[in-house]
Amino acid sequence: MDNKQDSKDNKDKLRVYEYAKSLNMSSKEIITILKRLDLPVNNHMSVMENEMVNKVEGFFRNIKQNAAVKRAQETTNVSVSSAQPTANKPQSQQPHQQERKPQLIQENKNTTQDRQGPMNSINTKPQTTEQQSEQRPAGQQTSRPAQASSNNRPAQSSNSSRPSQGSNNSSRPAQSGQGSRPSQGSSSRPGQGQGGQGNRPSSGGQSRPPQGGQGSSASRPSAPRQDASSRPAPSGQSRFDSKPAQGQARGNDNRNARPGQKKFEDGKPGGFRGNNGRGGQKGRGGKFQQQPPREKVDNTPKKIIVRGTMTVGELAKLLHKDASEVIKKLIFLGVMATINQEIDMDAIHLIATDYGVEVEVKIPVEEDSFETVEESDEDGDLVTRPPVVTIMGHVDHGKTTLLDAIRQTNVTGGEAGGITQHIGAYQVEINHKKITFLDTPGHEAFTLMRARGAQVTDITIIVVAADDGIMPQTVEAINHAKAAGVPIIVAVNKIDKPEANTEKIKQEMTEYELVPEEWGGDTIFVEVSAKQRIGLEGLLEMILLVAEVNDYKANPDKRARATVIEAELDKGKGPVARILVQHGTLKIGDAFVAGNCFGRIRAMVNDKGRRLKEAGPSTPVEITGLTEVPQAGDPFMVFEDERKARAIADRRSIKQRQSDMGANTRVTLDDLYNHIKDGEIKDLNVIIKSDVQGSSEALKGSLAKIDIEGVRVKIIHSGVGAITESDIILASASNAIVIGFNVRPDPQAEATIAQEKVDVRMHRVIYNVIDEIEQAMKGMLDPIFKEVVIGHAEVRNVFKVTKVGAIAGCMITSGKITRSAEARLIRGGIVVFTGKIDSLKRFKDDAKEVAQGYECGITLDRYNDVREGDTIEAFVMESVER
Ligand SMILES: Nc1nc2c(ncn2[C@@H]2O[C@H](COP(=O)(O)OP(=O)(O)OP(=O)(O)O)[C@@H](O)[C@H]2O)c(=O)[nH]1
Repeated sequence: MDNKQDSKDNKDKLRVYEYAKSLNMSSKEIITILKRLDLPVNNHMSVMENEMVNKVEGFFRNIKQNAAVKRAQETTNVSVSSAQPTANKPQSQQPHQQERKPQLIQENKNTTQDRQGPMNSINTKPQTTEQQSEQRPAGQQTSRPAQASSNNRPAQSSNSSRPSQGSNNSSRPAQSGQGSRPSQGSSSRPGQGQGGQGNRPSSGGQSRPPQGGQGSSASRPSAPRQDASSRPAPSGQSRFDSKPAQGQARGNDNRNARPGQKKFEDGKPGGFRGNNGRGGQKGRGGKFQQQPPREKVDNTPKKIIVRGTMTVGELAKLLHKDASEVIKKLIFLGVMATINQEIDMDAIHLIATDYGVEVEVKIPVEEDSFETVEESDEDGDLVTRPPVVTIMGHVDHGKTTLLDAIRQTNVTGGEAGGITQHIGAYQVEINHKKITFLDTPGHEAFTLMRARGAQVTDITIIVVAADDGIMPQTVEAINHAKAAGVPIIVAVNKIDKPEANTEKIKQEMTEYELVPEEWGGDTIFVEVSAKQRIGLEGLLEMILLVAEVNDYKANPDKRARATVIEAELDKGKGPVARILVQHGTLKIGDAFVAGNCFGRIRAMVNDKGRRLKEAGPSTPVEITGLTEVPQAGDPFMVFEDERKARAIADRRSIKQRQSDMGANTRVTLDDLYNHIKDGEIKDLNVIIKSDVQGSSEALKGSLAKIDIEGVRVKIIHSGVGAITESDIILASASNAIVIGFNVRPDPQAEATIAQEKVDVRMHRVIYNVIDEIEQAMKGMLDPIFKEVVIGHAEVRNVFKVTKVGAIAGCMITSGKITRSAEARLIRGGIVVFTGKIDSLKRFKDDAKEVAQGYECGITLDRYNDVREGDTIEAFVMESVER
């Protein structure tokens, strides 16, 4: 029973939307009024207590009264203006016009309103923004002038808590039929206008039905509002009334100006948003387009998210404001902007702050070159991760044996028993802590990746055989590690051998600034025997120690970023990549980009052959689900979906093609000066390879002394012997130039030079090297002539002929040899002679040139010590445009 009663009560309750409907207003408008009156309201379903209704009606009444008073004051003007609109304009109404801010957006050709001119003009009054906002509901009616008075709105009774009921219901149809048409009948005529005016006080001042005036208008006690077009009553007047006046006042600019005609501002023709598209308006077929200066419900957001600069219009939209309002604010800030003009972050901040809106800046990640984006993590999100270790050293010093030994003796506890497989890296566990080893020995994993901008290694182990000592590749490894700035642990291997001499190794290492701790340095030396498995745990512990000191951390709770260690096309699985996850956690199903490829993780396998669902930081995994095969060192990142990943991969490959075609960005001596000028370079990294140790030392000393415009030469590596691929990769990774002093690049290096576009300079005179670098630093390098190698010949036989000397029986292995070319004789990568070709013969005949694949005899000008296996390199000097 009670329940029934409750539901009945509920039904009887007046909701905001019902009330709004009864007034032909929107719920939003009523809510705004309620809020303004400090009455509790949540939404359109909130209950309107009687008291609330009374207050709202009181609000309407006040507005009407105000309007009425003003109208009364202006009556005289209006009558005059009705009769002599033009004459009056300047005196009485112009000022209003000036005072008024443009509020209505109407069409001049609005016939309906035009006819209502006189009446409207009655209430001409300056309207300020404040007034507008105060009278907001009225504002909507403002645009409907005559209707207000002519409208048969059942004016709300001030006593009645539900103005609309009863009479309202009955009156509504009539309103829509008549009241909504201000054009009707007499109300549009001057005389009636006055009549209308007479009515107004009663209708405006109170909620009683308007009396007097035109029959038509008076006959209908109007609801405060009928529909968009006819919305008049309660609060409408003041605004509403102001308009006609304005129209008149603006008579001059109104193209349709006629006596008694009401004119409308033409501020935004067609910009009419109507009273929310209510029927009444639409019924007019859009003719009566006007936008009442309706104050928007204060729906200013608390916070906006900004993703970079935006136009004024976009910002206004984001702030739920009119663009004009924002433009005004900008003007106050000294910024003249149009709606389509872009404004910067500062201005956005200022404007938003002015509205009390918080700005959250979310600059989108430069997703296409995601590898360059550094993500910063909160300290609290970072978790210790296993260190990533690379093993390097000279040939045969035991890198592979050591890697194998570590792998076999320390299989991660829980995963013991799994079949280890090669995935480019593996993890071992010691003291419940994991260590990740990149198991590609040598430079490949390390330098190739670095050359591609990926730094995956945390710690480098340099293996030195205790029975051998420091060798060229040991030095190279040290220099690689130093150039990368990673800590070095020296593993003195093969200590099981009787001739092992650790002290000697330590001594030699000091020359490379690797001083053992016991000698006051900070380099850890560990004695091991990879073969006998001695000292391995000690080595692992030292790695953990270094890791602890350096505190390697990563955030596992974000999308994964990784680096490709290796990749290949597997016959069964398709493209597979072995990657090292560095940040975040990689999950099955993740869409990703790897280099210029993309895909979705189909399966993940770890180094024990075990399938994983997730892989966190420092975990090496083999993944399938790629569409193509990426390259070692390629950056890898997870994206929201495959479509995005594909788009990014596509753009990356286009970009790469473009940059491949464009100028390389490596340092070359030719553009060194420009780099210096641009402030890009402070140190000129140089790698020196020479025929003997002495010359490389001499070069180092001389180059170190060059100091021009604050730029210094930094020798990152020097060694004896041919220029190797590894030198070029180091140069590429460190943006260095390579100086070959009396040496040449070996064939693999040649290919890499072209691929990596490294600047390699060959010299035979120290002075020339210094001079060239000095000149380049001063921007005076004048490469008028450039050496171009045209071909190579392999010496297969040597014939000694008296008087002629040594004839080299050669096979042209590449390019061609021409009679006029200069030649260089290379033996084991070292240049033993440079000079002219004395003679070039095919069989017994002199030849001008001999091409690849043909045999020939060559004699060198004043050089006879040609030997089998030597290479003759022919080159010409070509002038190069600067
Ligand atoms: N006696 C002894 N021999 C070792 C030790 N470690 C490696 N060897 C031997 O040294 C030789 C070279 O070892 P690898 O591990 O292949 O050396 P590497 O540095 O990987 O050589 P590359 O792959 O050619 O660069 C092999 O014959 C190993 O058996 C050790 O601790 N003691």
